[in-house]
Amino acid sequence: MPGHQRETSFRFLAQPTDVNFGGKVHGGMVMKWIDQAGYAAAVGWSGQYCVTVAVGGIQFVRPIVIGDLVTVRCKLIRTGRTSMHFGVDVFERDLKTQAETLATHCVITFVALDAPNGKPAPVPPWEPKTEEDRLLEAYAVRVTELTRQLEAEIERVREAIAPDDLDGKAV
Ligand SMILES: CCCCCCCCCCCCCCCC(=O)SCCNC(=O)CCNC(=O)[C@H](O)C(C)(C)COP(=O)(O)OP(=O)(O)OC[C@H]1O[C@@H](n2cnc3c(N)ncnc32)[C@H](O)[C@@H]1OP(=O)(O)O
Repeated sequence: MPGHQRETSFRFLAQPTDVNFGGKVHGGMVMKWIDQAGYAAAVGWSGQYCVTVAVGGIQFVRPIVIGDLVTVRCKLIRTGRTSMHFGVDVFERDLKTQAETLATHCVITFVALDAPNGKPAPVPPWEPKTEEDRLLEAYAVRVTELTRQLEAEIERVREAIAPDDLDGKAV
């Protein structure tokens, strides 16, 4: 039922096909897992098709190796009119020692659409209830602000170097 499931977790083993030459899971693979778990969380909350619109503050804190038990935990920390913001923690557990550590963290934002190629659609609102909820909501707002500042900076640099591209001096 939309508007009820605040947390979604995926759990699986890191496989040989997930790792790079150094034996560590690719950062891109971790981002794919985050995207998939976030997608499940966003569709679960909104009851609609959703697309990823931004990922902020991603940090690869610890490596994940083959055979580790991976947990991708998504927690809804803010809703806008059509957007949902999830705090995501990726944990790796060495099954031999049972020691679990945080491997990756980020905030991922999804927007619900009224159809797969449609327009942004309203989502059920989430209201913070505890002090921790309020802190997490403020954190999501701040991460979005910083992401937008980064986008503005990228746009500024792109415009500054565009004349060369237009002259055919760079590709
Ligand atoms: C039936 C078929 C089933 C298929 C089942 C297949 C399943 C298989 C497995 C799937 C596995 C995983 C899949 C993952 C999902 C993809 O990976 S989707 C692919 C990657 N994402 C995309 O292609 C999205 C591209 N972006 C867009 O199309 C447009 O930017 C969007 C998302 C439609 C938004 O358009 P827009 O014109 O910016 O709309 P606008 O009304 O201005 O903003 C909408 C909301 O976005 C927010 N927003 C916009 N930019 C940002 C930003 N940078 N930061 C934060 N918020 C932002 C706005 O603040 C606004 O929020 P609210 O204030 O309404 O809450």
